[in-house]
Amino acid sequence: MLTLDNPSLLRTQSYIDGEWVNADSGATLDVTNPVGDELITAVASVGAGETRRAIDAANRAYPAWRDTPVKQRAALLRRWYDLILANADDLAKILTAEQGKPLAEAKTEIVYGANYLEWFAEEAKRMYGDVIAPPSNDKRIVVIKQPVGVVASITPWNFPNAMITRKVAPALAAGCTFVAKPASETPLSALAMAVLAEEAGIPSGVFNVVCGSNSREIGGELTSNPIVRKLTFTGSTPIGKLLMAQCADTVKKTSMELGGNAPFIVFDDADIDKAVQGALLSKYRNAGQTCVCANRILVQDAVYDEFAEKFAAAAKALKVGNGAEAGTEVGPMIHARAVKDVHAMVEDAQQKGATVVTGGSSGDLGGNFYLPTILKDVSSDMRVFREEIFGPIAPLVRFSTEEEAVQMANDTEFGLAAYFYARDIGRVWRVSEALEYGMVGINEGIISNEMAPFGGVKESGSGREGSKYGIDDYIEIKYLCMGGI
Ligand SMILES: NC(=O)C1=CN([C@@H]2O[C@H](COP(=O)(O)OP(=O)(O)OC[C@H]3O[C@@H](n4cnc5c(N)ncnc54)[C@H](OP(=O)(O)O)[C@@H]3O)[C@@H](O)[C@H]2O)C=CC1
Ligand SMILES: O=C(O)CCCC(=O)O
Repeated sequence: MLTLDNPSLLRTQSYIDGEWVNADSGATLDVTNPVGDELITAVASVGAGETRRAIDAANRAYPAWRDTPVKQRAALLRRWYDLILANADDLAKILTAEQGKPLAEAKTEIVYGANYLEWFAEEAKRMYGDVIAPPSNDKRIVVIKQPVGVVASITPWNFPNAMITRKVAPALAAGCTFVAKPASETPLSALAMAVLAEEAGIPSGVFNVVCGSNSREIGGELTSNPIVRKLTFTGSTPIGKLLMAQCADTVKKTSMELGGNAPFIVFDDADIDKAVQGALLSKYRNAGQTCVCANRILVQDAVYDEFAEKFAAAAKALKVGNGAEAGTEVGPMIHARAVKDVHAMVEDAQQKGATVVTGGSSGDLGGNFYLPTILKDVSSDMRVFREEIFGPIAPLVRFSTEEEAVQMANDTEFGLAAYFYARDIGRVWRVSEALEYGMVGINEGIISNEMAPFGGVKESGSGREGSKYGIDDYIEIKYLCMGGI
């Protein structure tokens, strides 16, 4: 039972053109709690027709929003931010109920997500153009920045709030209007944000939320409709590739925040206790279900045994349980399919010679829980080395030299986040430059914040979210050539 101070945050209809609407078909989608899979509520499950109406609404709202003075747009975003913070406890409860992460972690996500609104409310005022030296004296070259137009987002269940705010905040700041499609596992957090957007005074049609279980149908409309000028996606690499292909027909801009396979390297000059703490945070945050989670822990020979022992002791001490209960550090996984997938990876590793140091099962909790797991003697032919694990499994891999560590770290098609612990300043520079990743945590296991550019290289995607760069993805550059001067 979900008890909220502000029960109006719990919505079960999609939000289109400032109205709360049911599905044309009357279809609904069950939203369940990953703890025990009990039903929280059912939401309207819309399809292509309602999505088209949301896009049309965003298109109608676009000219007025684009022409709203930037200080006013910024003030509305700031008001939305204030309301999210004022309702943070309720938003965190909703998030934990539908997603499973511990309440304290959910609250951290709400604040983290809101920070993007605060940041881009400020950045909205800094969309500066340029005046460029002309090739001849009778001309002037002026560059202005304009919003791309109607933007659509498709987001995953692992960060039901922050993955939306870090897209909608720069989009609205730039003057774009927006249609959001949250993951079908976690629509309630997105709808709660729409309640607060409305209360903040964001005009009808500027922010729309369409929820539905038929993501192929909704995604088909979002990617084929020529009104949508940009798709911004966070999710798996295969779906990202599919959506990019679908966007090609109408040559939409895309931002893709896709899978990762983060190496976490512990060199022999590292502070081992700090490396253990960093690995623990990076690996077990959100039960290992983030794209920047440490995926492969590479440890140098001389410190391997010490690190493995301390890390195993710390992982065993983590309190696993219902995220709504005080003190829980690791919640359940999102659903039974996810548990089955990670367990299959553990079995694959065992069959190929790895040893389970701790965990390796759902333990006494059963259901959608999976114990924090550490695997030793991992090699590069195992699935846990090659694939994004997306679960609380930490594979330990031994290496001898710096070159070998860098080679192993880069031996993947992914390039999102990497981490390493070392003290030697020469090594810190060499390794930072050699890692083929969009983000590198150096003596740091948690790197995400709204002031920094989040994004990957290689098959981990394109575009950057957050920071001064984040608004660029929602802007068109227009060149004005002024002649006859
Ligand atoms: N980079 C990251 O942050 C994430 C990576 N992943 C990786 O992906 C794996 C699978 O997770 P999963 O949730 O299935 O990730 P997906 O990539 O399948 O889902 C992410 C979003 O895409 C939507 N989607 C799925 N298929 C389509 C489609 N054909 N057209 C349009 N939209 C679509 C989903 O909607 P719906 O939920 O309604 O199907 C959801 O909103 C994880 O185990 C993990 O490895 C997952 C989530 C985030
Ligand atoms: O896992 C993801 O989908 C990316 C978000 C993680 C973060 O913001 O740290």
